Amino acid sequence: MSLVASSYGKGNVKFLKVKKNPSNPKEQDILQANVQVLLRGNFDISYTKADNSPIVPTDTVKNTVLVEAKTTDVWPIERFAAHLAKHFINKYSHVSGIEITIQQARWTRFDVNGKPHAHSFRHDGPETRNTYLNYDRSGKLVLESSIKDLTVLKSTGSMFYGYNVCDYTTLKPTKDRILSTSVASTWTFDPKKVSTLDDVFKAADKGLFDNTYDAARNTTLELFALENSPSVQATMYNMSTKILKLVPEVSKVDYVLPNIHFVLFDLKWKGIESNDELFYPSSDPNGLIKSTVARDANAKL
Ligand SMILES: O=c1[nH]c(=O)c2[nH]c(=O)[nH]c2[nH]1
Repeated sequence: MSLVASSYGKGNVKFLKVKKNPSNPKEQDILQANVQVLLRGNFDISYTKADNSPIVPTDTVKNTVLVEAKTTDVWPIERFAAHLAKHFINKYSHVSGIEITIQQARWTRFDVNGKPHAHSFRHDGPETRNTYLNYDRSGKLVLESSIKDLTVLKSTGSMFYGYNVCDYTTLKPTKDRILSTSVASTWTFDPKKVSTLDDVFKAADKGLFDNTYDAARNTTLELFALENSPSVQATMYNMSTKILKLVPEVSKVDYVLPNIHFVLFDLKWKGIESNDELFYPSSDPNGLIKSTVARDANAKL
Protein backbone atom coordinates (compact mmCIF):
# COMPACT_ATOMS: atom_id res chain seq x y z
CA MET A 1 0.00 0.00 0.00
CA SER A 2 1.11 3.54 -0.56
CA LEU A 3 0.05 7.05 0.33
CA VAL A 4 -1.19 8.38 -2.98
CA ALA A 5 -2.09 11.95 -2.06
CA SER A 6 -2.23 14.14 1.03
CA SER A 7 -2.64 17.72 2.11
CA TYR A 8 -3.40 19.36 5.42
CA GLY A 9 -3.84 22.74 7.03
CA LYS A 10 -6.40 24.88 8.82
CA GLY A 11 -9.96 25.71 7.85
CA ASN A 12 -12.38 28.32 9.12
CA VAL A 13 -9.68 30.81 10.14
CA LYS A 14 -11.84 33.89 10.48
CA PHE A 15 -10.94 37.55 10.88
CA LEU A 16 -12.32 41.04 10.51
CA LYS A 17 -9.78 43.57 9.25
CA VAL A 18 -10.32 47.29 9.75
CA LYS A 19 -8.61 49.71 7.37
CA LYS A 20 -8.34 53.30 8.61
CA ASN A 21 -7.78 56.30 6.42
CA PRO A 22 -4.47 57.70 7.79
CA SER A 23 -5.63 61.29 7.31
CA ASN A 24 -9.03 60.62 8.94
CA PRO A 25 -8.95 57.50 11.17
CA LYS A 26 -12.75 57.48 11.61
CA GLU A 27 -13.08 56.85 7.86
CA GLN A 28 -12.81 53.09 7.69
CA ASP A 29 -13.31 50.03 5.54
CA ILE A 30 -13.76 46.44 6.71
CA LEU A 31 -13.17 42.96 5.37
CA GLN A 32 -14.49 39.82 7.08
CA ALA A 33 -12.89 36.64 5.80
CA ASN A 34 -12.97 32.91 6.35
CA VAL A 35 -9.67 31.38 5.20
CA GLN A 36 -8.63 27.80 4.53
CA VAL A 37 -5.00 26.90 3.85
CA LEU A 38 -3.91 23.40 2.80
CA LEU A 39 -0.23 22.50 2.42
CA ARG A 40 1.22 19.67 0.35
CA GLY A 41 4.80 18.48 -0.01
CA ASN A 42 7.27 16.27 1.74
CA PHE A 43 5.02 15.19 4.60
CA ASP A 44 4.70 11.48 3.79
CA ILE A 45 6.57 10.21 6.87
CA SER A 46 4.07 11.93 9.14
CA TYR A 47 1.40 9.62 7.69
CA THR A 48 3.40 6.47 7.03
CA LYS A 49 6.00 6.47 9.85
CA ALA A 50 4.27 8.51 12.56
CA ASP A 51 7.20 10.94 12.29
CA ASN A 52 5.89 14.43 13.00
CA SER A 53 9.16 16.25 12.24
CA PRO A 54 8.04 17.78 8.92
CA ILE A 55 4.65 18.90 10.20
CA VAL A 56 4.12 22.65 10.41
CA PRO A 57 1.30 22.47 12.98
CA THR A 58 -2.09 23.60 11.74
CA ASP A 59 -2.03 25.92 14.76
CA THR A 60 1.00 27.65 13.20
CA VAL A 61 -0.89 27.87 9.91
CA LYS A 62 -3.74 29.63 11.77
CA ASN A 63 -1.31 32.04 13.48
CA THR A 64 0.30 32.80 10.12
CA VAL A 65 -3.02 33.71 8.49
CA LEU A 66 -3.86 36.07 11.37
CA VAL A 67 -0.39 37.68 11.66
CA GLU A 68 -0.21 38.23 7.89
CA ALA A 69 -3.79 39.57 7.85
CA LYS A 70 -2.70 42.18 10.42
CA THR A 71 0.58 43.12 8.75
CA THR A 72 -0.28 43.10 5.01
CA ASP A 73 -2.97 44.40 2.69
CA VAL A 74 -5.87 41.93 2.50
CA TRP A 75 -7.73 43.87 -0.26
CA PRO A 76 -8.64 42.27 -2.60
CA ILE A 77 -8.80 38.69 -1.32
CA GLU A 78 -6.92 37.46 -4.43
CA ARG A 79 -3.89 39.53 -3.32
CA PHE A 80 -4.02 38.08 0.20
CA ALA A 81 -4.27 34.53 -1.18
CA ALA A 82 -1.17 35.13 -3.33
CA HIS A 83 0.64 36.70 -0.36
CA LEU A 84 -0.06 33.64 1.82
CA ALA A 85 1.06 31.28 -0.97
CA LYS A 86 4.36 33.17 -1.32
CA HIS A 87 4.88 33.17 2.45
CA PHE A 88 4.40 29.41 2.94
CA ILE A 89 6.42 28.45 -0.16
CA ASN A 90 9.33 30.73 0.81
CA LYS A 91 9.37 29.83 4.51
CA TYR A 92 9.15 26.03 4.37
CA SER A 93 11.41 24.36 1.80
CA HIS A 94 9.54 21.04 2.03
CA VAL A 95 6.20 22.63 1.07
CA SER A 96 5.74 21.91 -2.64
CA GLY A 97 2.33 23.42 -3.12
CA ILE A 98 -0.54 25.18 -1.45
CA GLU A 99 -4.28 25.53 -1.84
CA ILE A 100 -5.94 28.64 -0.41
CA THR A 101 -9.65 29.38 -0.23
CA ILE A 102 -10.93 32.72 1.05
CA GLN A 103 -14.59 33.54 1.57
CA GLN A 104 -15.46 37.22 2.07
CA ALA A 105 -18.69 38.23 3.79
CA ARG A 106 -20.77 40.92 2.15
CA TRP A 107 -20.76 43.99 4.38
CA THR A 108 -22.14 47.03 2.53
CA ARG A 109 -21.58 50.59 3.68
CA PHE A 110 -24.92 52.30 4.17
CA ASP A 111 -26.12 55.86 3.69
CA VAL A 112 -27.06 58.17 6.54
CA ASN A 113 -28.59 61.57 5.68
CA GLY A 114 -28.10 60.78 2.00
CA LYS A 115 -24.37 60.01 2.13
CA PRO A 116 -22.28 56.90 2.74
CA HIS A 117 -21.45 56.60 6.43
CA ALA A 118 -17.72 56.55 7.29
CA HIS A 119 -17.73 53.36 9.36
CA SER A 120 -21.19 51.70 9.39
CA PHE A 121 -22.02 48.63 7.37
CA ARG A 122 -25.03 46.37 6.77
CA HIS A 123 -24.61 42.62 6.47
CA ASP A 124 -26.09 41.78 3.08
CA GLY A 125 -27.25 38.22 3.75
CA PRO A 126 -25.46 34.96 3.04
CA GLU A 127 -23.97 36.06 -0.30
CA THR A 128 -20.16 35.77 -0.41
CA ARG A 129 -17.27 36.74 -2.64
CA ASN A 130 -14.66 33.97 -2.83
CA THR A 131 -11.30 33.11 -4.25
CA TYR A 132 -9.44 29.84 -4.73
CA LEU A 133 -5.71 29.86 -5.42
CA ASN A 134 -3.71 26.71 -6.05
CA TYR A 135 0.04 27.23 -6.42
CA ASP A 136 2.85 24.78 -7.09
CA ARG A 137 6.50 25.51 -6.29
CA SER A 138 7.14 24.54 -9.94
CA GLY A 139 5.25 27.74 -10.83
CA LYS A 140 1.84 26.35 -11.84
CA LEU A 141 -0.95 28.69 -10.72
CA VAL A 142 -4.73 28.22 -10.75
CA LEU A 143 -6.80 31.25 -9.74
CA GLU A 144 -10.58 31.13 -9.64
CA SER A 145 -12.89 33.65 -8.00
CA SER A 146 -16.59 33.38 -7.41
CA ILE A 147 -19.88 34.65 -6.07
CA LYS A 148 -21.97 32.25 -4.00
CA ASP A 149 -25.45 32.35 -2.47
CA LEU A 150 -26.71 35.38 -4.41
CA THR A 151 -30.43 34.57 -4.27
CA VAL A 152 -32.65 36.29 -6.84
CA LEU A 153 -36.25 36.04 -8.04
CA LYS A 154 -38.18 37.58 -10.91
CA SER A 155 -41.97 37.36 -10.77
CA THR A 156 -42.43 37.54 -14.56
CA GLY A 157 -40.21 37.69 -17.66
CA SER A 158 -39.36 34.00 -17.73
CA MET A 159 -40.66 31.22 -19.98
CA PHE A 160 -40.20 27.48 -20.43
CA TYR A 161 -41.74 25.71 -23.40
CA GLY A 162 -40.76 23.57 -26.37
CA TYR A 163 -39.02 20.94 -24.25
CA ASN A 164 -38.99 17.21 -24.86
CA VAL A 165 -42.41 15.69 -24.21
CA CYS A 166 -42.90 11.97 -23.55
CA ASP A 167 -45.14 9.63 -21.56
CA TYR A 168 -43.39 10.74 -18.33
CA THR A 169 -44.08 14.45 -18.88
CA THR A 170 -46.59 16.28 -16.69
CA LEU A 171 -45.04 19.80 -16.81
CA LYS A 172 -47.15 22.36 -18.68
CA PRO A 173 -45.38 24.77 -21.02
CA THR A 174 -45.44 28.41 -19.94
CA LYS A 175 -44.63 31.82 -21.41
CA ASP A 176 -44.87 33.52 -18.03
CA ARG A 177 -43.45 32.03 -14.86
CA ILE A 178 -41.54 32.92 -11.72
CA LEU A 179 -37.79 32.37 -11.98
CA SER A 180 -35.69 32.11 -8.84
CA THR A 181 -32.21 30.82 -8.16
CA SER A 182 -29.26 31.05 -5.82
CA VAL A 183 -26.33 32.00 -8.01
CA ALA A 184 -22.92 30.34 -7.83
CA SER A 185 -20.75 31.90 -10.54
CA THR A 186 -17.04 31.14 -10.86
CA TRP A 187 -14.58 32.83 -13.21
CA THR A 188 -11.14 31.38 -13.92
CA PHE A 189 -8.28 33.72 -14.74
CA ASP A 190 -6.40 32.82 -17.92
CA PRO A 191 -3.20 31.05 -16.80
CA LYS A 192 -1.42 32.67 -19.76
CA LYS A 193 -2.38 36.18 -18.56
CA VAL A 194 -2.18 35.71 -14.78
CA SER A 195 0.58 33.14 -14.63
CA THR A 196 2.72 33.98 -11.57
CA LEU A 197 2.15 35.20 -8.01
CA ASP A 198 3.75 38.51 -9.08
CA ASP A 199 1.13 38.76 -11.85
CA VAL A 200 -1.53 38.45 -9.13
CA PHE A 201 0.02 41.33 -7.14
CA LYS A 202 0.23 43.50 -10.28
CA ALA A 203 -3.33 42.66 -11.34
CA ALA A 204 -4.56 43.49 -7.81
CA ASP A 205 -2.84 46.92 -8.01
CA LYS A 206 -4.56 47.58 -11.35
CA GLY A 207 -8.00 46.69 -9.94
CA LEU A 208 -8.52 43.62 -12.13
CA PHE A 209 -10.05 41.46 -9.38
CA ASP A 210 -12.53 44.06 -8.11
CA ASN A 211 -13.46 45.00 -11.68
CA THR A 212 -14.02 41.36 -12.64
CA TYR A 213 -16.13 40.74 -9.53
CA ASP A 214 -18.24 43.81 -10.38
CA ALA A 215 -18.56 42.71 -14.03
CA ALA A 216 -19.65 39.19 -13.04
CA ARG A 217 -22.12 40.36 -10.39
CA ASN A 218 -23.61 43.17 -12.50
CA THR A 219 -23.88 40.93 -15.57
CA THR A 220 -25.62 38.24 -13.54
CA LEU A 221 -28.14 40.67 -12.06
CA GLU A 222 -28.72 42.69 -15.25
CA LEU A 223 -29.28 39.72 -17.57
CA PHE A 224 -31.41 38.00 -14.96
CA ALA A 225 -33.66 41.07 -14.80
CA LEU A 226 -33.63 42.27 -18.41
CA GLU A 227 -33.85 39.08 -20.46
CA ASN A 228 -37.18 37.37 -21.13
CA SER A 229 -35.58 34.08 -20.13
CA PRO A 230 -36.31 31.08 -22.40
CA SER A 231 -34.72 28.75 -19.81
CA VAL A 232 -32.15 28.73 -17.03
CA GLN A 233 -29.77 27.07 -19.50
CA ALA A 234 -30.00 29.86 -22.12
CA THR A 235 -29.79 32.63 -19.53
CA MET A 236 -26.69 31.25 -17.80
CA TYR A 237 -24.97 30.82 -21.17
CA ASN A 238 -25.68 34.47 -22.02
CA MET A 239 -24.32 35.57 -18.64
CA SER A 240 -21.15 33.54 -19.16
CA THR A 241 -20.43 34.83 -22.68
CA LYS A 242 -21.00 38.43 -21.57
CA ILE A 243 -18.49 38.08 -18.70
CA LEU A 244 -15.95 36.56 -21.13
CA LYS A 245 -16.51 39.51 -23.50
CA LEU A 246 -16.14 42.09 -20.73
CA VAL A 247 -12.99 40.65 -19.12
CA PRO A 248 -10.24 39.43 -21.50
CA GLU A 249 -8.22 38.05 -18.54
CA VAL A 250 -10.97 35.47 -17.81
CA SER A 251 -10.72 32.22 -19.77
CA LYS A 252 -13.67 30.25 -18.36
CA VAL A 253 -16.94 30.90 -16.52
CA ASP A 254 -18.90 28.32 -14.55
CA TYR A 255 -22.43 28.69 -13.24
CA VAL A 256 -24.34 26.41 -10.90
CA LEU A 257 -27.99 27.44 -10.67
CA PRO A 258 -30.65 25.63 -8.69
CA ASN A 259 -34.13 26.27 -10.05
CA ILE A 260 -36.02 27.31 -6.92
CA HIS A 261 -39.62 26.45 -7.64
CA PHE A 262 -42.75 28.31 -6.59
CA VAL A 263 -45.98 26.39 -7.12
CA LEU A 264 -49.22 28.18 -7.97
CA PHE A 265 -51.90 27.80 -5.29
CA ASP A 266 -54.78 27.06 -7.62
CA LEU A 267 -58.04 28.46 -6.21
CA LYS A 268 -60.44 27.35 -8.97
CA TRP A 269 -61.97 24.87 -6.44
CA LYS A 270 -63.06 27.92 -4.41
CA GLY A 271 -64.37 29.77 -7.42
CA ILE A 272 -61.49 32.30 -7.22
CA GLU A 273 -59.49 33.23 -10.33
CA SER A 274 -55.84 32.24 -9.62
CA ASN A 275 -54.40 34.87 -12.00
CA ASP A 276 -50.81 33.75 -11.17
CA GLU A 277 -50.85 35.70 -7.92
CA LEU A 278 -50.44 33.31 -5.01
CA PHE A 279 -47.67 30.69 -4.85
CA TYR A 280 -46.08 28.53 -2.23
CA PRO A 281 -42.32 27.97 -2.09
CA SER A 282 -41.34 24.40 -2.87
CA SER A 283 -37.90 23.66 -1.44
CA ASP A 284 -37.50 20.21 -2.90
CA PRO A 285 -36.97 18.67 -5.31
CA ASN A 286 -35.26 21.47 -7.20
CA GLY A 287 -33.85 21.69 -10.69
CA LEU A 288 -30.05 22.01 -10.77
CA ILE A 289 -28.39 23.38 -13.85
CA LYS A 290 -24.63 23.68 -14.43
CA SER A 291 -22.52 25.03 -17.26
CA THR A 292 -18.91 25.80 -18.14
CA VAL A 293 -18.27 28.28 -20.93
CA ALA A 294 -14.67 28.69 -22.13
CA ARG A 295 -13.27 31.35 -24.42
CA ASP A 296 -11.31 28.72 -26.28
CA ALA A 297 -13.51 25.79 -27.34
CA ASN A 298 -10.44 23.52 -27.20
CA ALA A 299 -9.54 24.61 -23.68
CA LYS A 300 -8.52 21.71 -21.48
CA LEU A 301 -11.02 21.56 -18.64
O1 LIG B 1 -35.24 26.63 -17.18
C1 LIG B 1 -35.59 25.44 -17.00
N1 LIG B 1 -34.77 24.45 -17.42
C2 LIG B 1 -35.09 23.12 -17.27
O2 LIG B 1 -34.29 22.22 -17.68
C3 LIG B 1 -36.32 22.82 -16.65
N2 LIG B 1 -36.93 21.65 -16.33
C4 LIG B 1 -38.10 21.96 -15.72
O3 LIG B 1 -38.94 21.14 -15.29
N3 LIG B 1 -38.26 23.32 -15.64
C5 LIG B 1 -37.15 23.87 -16.21
N4 LIG B 1 -36.77 25.15 -16.40
